[in-house]
Formats: sequence, C-alpha cells, structure tokens
Amino acid sequence: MPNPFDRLIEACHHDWRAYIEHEFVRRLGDGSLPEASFRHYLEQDYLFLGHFARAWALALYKSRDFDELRGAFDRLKTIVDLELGLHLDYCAQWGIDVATLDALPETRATLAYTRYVLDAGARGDLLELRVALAPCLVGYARIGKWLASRAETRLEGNPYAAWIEMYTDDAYLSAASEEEAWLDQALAEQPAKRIAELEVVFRDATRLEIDFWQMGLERHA
Ligand SMILES: Cc1ncc(C[n+]2csc(CCO)c2C)c(N)n1
Repeated sequence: MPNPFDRLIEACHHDWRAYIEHEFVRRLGDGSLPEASFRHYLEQDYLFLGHFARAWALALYKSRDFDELRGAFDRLKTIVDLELGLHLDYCAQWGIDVATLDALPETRATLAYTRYVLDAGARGDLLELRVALAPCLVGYARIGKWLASRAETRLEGNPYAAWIEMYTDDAYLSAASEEEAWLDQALAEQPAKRIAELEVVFRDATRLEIDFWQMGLERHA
C-alpha cells in the first residue's frame, strides 16, 4: 500500500512524469540545454523564488504549533540563504545583475504558477498550501534523484552541474523527505472527499511546473 503522499502522485502520474522527466530536465542533465533557455529559466526563477518565499511566509502564518512554524521557517531560510545565492552566482557569471532581475517582466507561466500557490494558501489551510508547494520541493528532489540515476547525465564539463548538485545535495534531499513525512502524516488523517480536493491542487501545481519548464525551453513570455 503506497503512502498517502505517493497516492497524490499516482492520482496524476502522467502529469507527474511529464514534469520530472521533462525535456528541459533531460537536457540540463546531459548539458545540451541551450544557454538561452537556462538563462530565461534562471531569470524567471528569480521572480518565482520571491513569490515562493512569500508562500512559505504564509505557511508560517498558517502554522498552529512550533513544529509547523519551524518547518515553514526552515524552507523559507533555504530559499533566501541557499537557492537565491546560487541563482545570483549563475546570473553574475552571465552578466545579469540584481537591478536587471528586479526589473524583469514576469512571464505568464511565472504569474500563473506563483499566484496559484499563493491563492491556494490564502483560501485553504496549511495542508492545502503545503500540498500546492509539494511539486516544487519534493518534485525537485525526485528530479535530482532521477537525473542521478540516468546514464545520460554527466556533471563533468556540464555548465549546469552546480544546479544539479544543489538538488542532489543531502541537506536538500533531507528537507524534501521531512516535508514528505509531514505530508504523509497530515494526509493520513483526511477523509476521502478532502483527499480528492487536494489531488486537484497537487495536479494543478504539477501542471504549472510543466509549463515553467516549457517556458524555459521555448523562451516565451
Ligand atoms: C519552478 C521551480 N520549481 C521548483 C524549484 C525548487 N525550489 C524552489 S524554492 C524551494 C525550496 C522550498 O520550497 C525549491 C526546492 C525552483 N527553483 N523552481
């Protein structure tokens, strides 16, 4: 019997696979992704991270005890202290400064995904918000593992190696499994009707991750 979080994945497994094994991910892994695609992704991901930091701040606000507060606070710190730093390093390598990033227009894919998650959090409770955030946090860990398991993935000479290494790092993987454990416990207590609602939120957020990759690949606005 799969655990409750894996059942959310199973309920949308076609979308989930399309997200985890997206062409953008494959080409990141083998180093063949065009630089312009990664640059576009990176720029939009900077804007994305700002809104996801807000979403984890909303999770802090929706917390009911110190365990929940600490979980949301740790995620918020990871974004601000770790992910943002790597982004800014990559951007600096390619001559993109913070002023340029701050002035970027958001693409529709960024707008749709970030505001969807913030709305799920505003409307629902902490669980609904963390389900909407799960494709991001748990998804990238699964992507890291999937890439690590592929013969085509190479780190040597790959311009995206630092990005792959961030999401295969132990500290990051343990944050993702802590989140999965919290979700398993919270989901186990929900009636079938609520699970069906949460499956929709999880699937929608997964589809919006696919659109985010696609935006990078096609470099559209
Ligand atoms: C489009 C997009 N989706 C997911 C991530 C990964 N990510 C962003 S914030 C965070 C930490 C906690 O939620 C993680 C894992 C990303 N960078 N860009």
